[in-house]
Amino acid sequence: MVVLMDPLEDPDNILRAHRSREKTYMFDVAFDYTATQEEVYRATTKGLIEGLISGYNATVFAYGPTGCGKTYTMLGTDKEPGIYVRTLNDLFKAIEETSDDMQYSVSMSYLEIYNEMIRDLLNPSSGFLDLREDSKGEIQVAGITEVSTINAREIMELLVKGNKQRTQEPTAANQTSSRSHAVLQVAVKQQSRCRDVLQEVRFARLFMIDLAGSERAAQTQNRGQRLKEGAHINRSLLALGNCINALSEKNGNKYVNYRDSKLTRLLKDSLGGNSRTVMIAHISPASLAFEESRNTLTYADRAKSIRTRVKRNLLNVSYHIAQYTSIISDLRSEIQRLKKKIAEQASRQNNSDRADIRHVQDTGSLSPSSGGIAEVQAHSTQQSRAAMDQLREQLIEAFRQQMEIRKRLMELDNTNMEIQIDTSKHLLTIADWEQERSRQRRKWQGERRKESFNKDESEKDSDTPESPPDSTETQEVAMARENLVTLMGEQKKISKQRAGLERRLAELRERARRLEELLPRRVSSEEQREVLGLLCKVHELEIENAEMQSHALLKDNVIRQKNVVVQRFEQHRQLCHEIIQQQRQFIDDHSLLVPPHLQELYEMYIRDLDERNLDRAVALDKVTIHTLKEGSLPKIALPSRGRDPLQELDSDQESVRTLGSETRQGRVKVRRHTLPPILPEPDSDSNRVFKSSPHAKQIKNSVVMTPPPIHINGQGNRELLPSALEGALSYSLLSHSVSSHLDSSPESSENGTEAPLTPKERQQILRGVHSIAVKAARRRSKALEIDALRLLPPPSPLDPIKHKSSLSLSDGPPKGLVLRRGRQPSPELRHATSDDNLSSSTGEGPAPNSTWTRPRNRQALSKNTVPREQDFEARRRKRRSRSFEVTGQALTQGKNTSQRFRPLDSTSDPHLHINGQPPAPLLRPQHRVPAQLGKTRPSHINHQTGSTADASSVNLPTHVSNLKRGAQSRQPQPLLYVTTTGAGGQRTRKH
Ligand SMILES: Nc1ncnc2c1ncn2[C@@H]1O[C@H](COP(=O)(O)OP(=O)(O)OP(=O)(O)O)[C@@H](O)[C@H]1O
Repeated sequence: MVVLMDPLEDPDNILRAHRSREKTYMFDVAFDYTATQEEVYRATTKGLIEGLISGYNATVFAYGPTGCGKTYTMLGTDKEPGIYVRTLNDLFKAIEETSDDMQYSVSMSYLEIYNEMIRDLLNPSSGFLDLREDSKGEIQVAGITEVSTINAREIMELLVKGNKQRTQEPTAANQTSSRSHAVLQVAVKQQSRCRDVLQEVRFARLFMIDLAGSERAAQTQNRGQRLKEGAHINRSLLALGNCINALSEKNGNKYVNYRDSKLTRLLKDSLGGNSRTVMIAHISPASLAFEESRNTLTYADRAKSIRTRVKRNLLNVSYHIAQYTSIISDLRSEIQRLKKKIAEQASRQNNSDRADIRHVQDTGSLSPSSGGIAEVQAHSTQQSRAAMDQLREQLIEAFRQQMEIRKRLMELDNTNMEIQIDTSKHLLTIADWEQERSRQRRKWQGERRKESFNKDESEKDSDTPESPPDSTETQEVAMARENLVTLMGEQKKISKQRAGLERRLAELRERARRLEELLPRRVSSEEQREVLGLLCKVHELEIENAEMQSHALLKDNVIRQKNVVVQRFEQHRQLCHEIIQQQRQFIDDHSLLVPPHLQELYEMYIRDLDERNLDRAVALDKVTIHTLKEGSLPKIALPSRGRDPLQELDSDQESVRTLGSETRQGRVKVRRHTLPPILPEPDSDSNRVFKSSPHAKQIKNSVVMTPPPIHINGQGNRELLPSALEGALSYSLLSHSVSSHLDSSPESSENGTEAPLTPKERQQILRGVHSIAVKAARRRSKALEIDALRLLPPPSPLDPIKHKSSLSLSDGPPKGLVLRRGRQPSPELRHATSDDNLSSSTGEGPAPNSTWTRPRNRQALSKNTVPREQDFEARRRKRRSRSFEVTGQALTQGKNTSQRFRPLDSTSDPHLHINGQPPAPLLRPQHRVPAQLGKTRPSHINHQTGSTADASSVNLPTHVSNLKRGAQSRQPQPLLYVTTTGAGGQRTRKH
């Protein structure tokens, strides 16, 4: 409430008591002189800022007479800023607070209406500006400078600059009297930062007007320009007053003439339109300004009754198509950004899930019944795929490790095989030395016995040394024993490593099996199931391929074995042919009688030869094998060494069976032998490794052997325990590297039935042949030693000196056979073909049932041997009941186990295996030492018969030549004669 008191009122003047001009006015807020700028601002303008942000127009104007403080209130001072500054500060603060959601644009213009002319205070040089009304009816100042900024400091600078441009002139009433109406217009445009097709834009204007003060000319004492200015000011204020009066009419039908002044035109919306308007009326408390104050209050009072219709200035933007393009581009970029973000999140999620799965799997909670598997199954398809990938990787890793271990196992096997081969070599060296030592002793003992026997007649001293020959081990033997110890250690170490690897392999296989069992449970999609099926199919195909390769290898192996058998049989056949021919020649030369059935058989044999059935069969076999080898079967190199003993044994067994079936000699049952461990014999000297060689044990066992079962023409079938062969076989298998080459002897290659061998293979074969010869020599030597021990004294009828080779078919050197010079005949041969044997089988003279045979060379028998011979003959006669009569082609059993197969040995390929044991070649030099193997071997081959004989024209294998050479050193015998020694005694068989 403002009470305007009349300063001229005299309480004592009763006549003017009813004519008082005091009047009371009611306003929203009234400030006295103590009010501060802040209080005025807060009470009047501050509340407009919120509406301004919301899109409501606002107007603040100061109205009042000159010098009442309008400019002070609106502009203020530096220390006490007025409404302008305070409003702008708060406005920008409000904009800043909501700038995250809304985008603001603030522009400012500052003008003055001076003498009814509009001047741009920010750009005074622009001249006077016109007011124009736009299509919406809003008044615009044409060409006004609008400065866009949201910086309050910058606006204040602009305001100060503009105020300096404002027209102020001192008057009598006010030193800083404003001679114009100053209008600061702030336009605020805002829109949401979220762009949308229906974009809402808010627009609001704030007018802050510092009106020029109404003035009285008398008061201001203005003259001239000032008076003119005052007139314009008053006119415009009058127009403003008129508008206010019109707007404040209660009926509201009064016309509002805004056009009377530019001020009212500019404030049209502010006064009666869309604006929240604050009118600050300034009055002076001075009594002198009573009239101005009364007028001001009167206008102010009228103004408060003005009602405006305020509305938000919202603009629903209807964008141009170009703007739509921009919006679409923005939206697309936003979509890409969001997609990328989703992908990154998915990747992180995958990693996290995979880590979870791995953790669950490592802790073993993936069993079907566990909660872990349920959790995994509940995951998305993507997680399932990741789990499948992980399982696949684990499977591959398990298989890779298995392959590594298998490879290492194979390497260990190879190493072990090499060790066994080296062991065999060293054993051979030791055995050779022992054999040589034994031979030396036997020789010494024989000479001693002979010397003592002849001492009665000659009474002469002998040159035989009194002591046995030196048996000190050579350096080579000692080194071989040391190497054996080392090799045994290596073998143990390898066995330990192999056991560890096998355990590891078993673990890996178990792990892979578990993973494979887990795989079907993880299959969650049809695609994975299909891939799994394809993988299984691939595995099946690989298995089939491996089986086919295995069958091919097996087939090739069988072919090779059969090929070897055929070769051996061919060699044997040639040997038989040679023997038969020579015997036939002998019969013809001596006009011997031949039994009819034998003659028939011989004719049958000749017919068979003439028809060349065997040759065709052999040729057919060659072609078949060649075709198979060149055809579908893979090319397999001959194993150089390390051949499986069992396979070798099977091969040998097959050879024997084939031979037996072909020759109708019978079948020989064999037992499978495995490679004996490289360990000292239980009964051997523990201080020395293999003190007694396996060969020695073999010979030891041979004295109690029983003959193997032999079927001769289907008559008789006797089981012979092949212990001797087993012993020999054990030894052979120990040196399997040697015997492994027996299947592919050089003779075989020379016969043309074997594929060409490489030089290396050929060299190995040559070594194998030598080794066989060594073993044969040992066997002969041992047999001789045993016989000598058994039969002497009294002198054995098997004494080599007194015996003749069964292959010596005449008194003199046989035709086609070459005497091996400088060498004692093989004891086995001598034994088997001695006259004693002949006598035992035929009696003193030709046996009644053996009229076609007749002993020869009785005159060659030493008289010293007669008593022993007779004794021997007596024993043989006792056993004649157990002997059996055979046809001419049948073979007999020998007296001695080591001689049991001498007929086969002597007439067959030295590579022929019996019971898996390769028989020794008959004419192996017994004095040979292993180091001389390489040198002695060619001599066997090159000593071809060259003397006479039909046989010389026959292209016999080397062993045949050897036989011929060996036979030349013996007295000829009229028949093929073999003796065997069974358990507990001798058996004599004759043919
Ligand atoms: N509330 C106040 N406190 C202190 N000084 C004031 C106040 N009001 C006005 N004044 C002073 O009074 C003088 C006149 O004030 P001002 O110029 O603002 O009046 P005016 O109404 O704008 O006059 P004009 O209309 O002529 O421009 C100035 O010197 C100003 O500083």
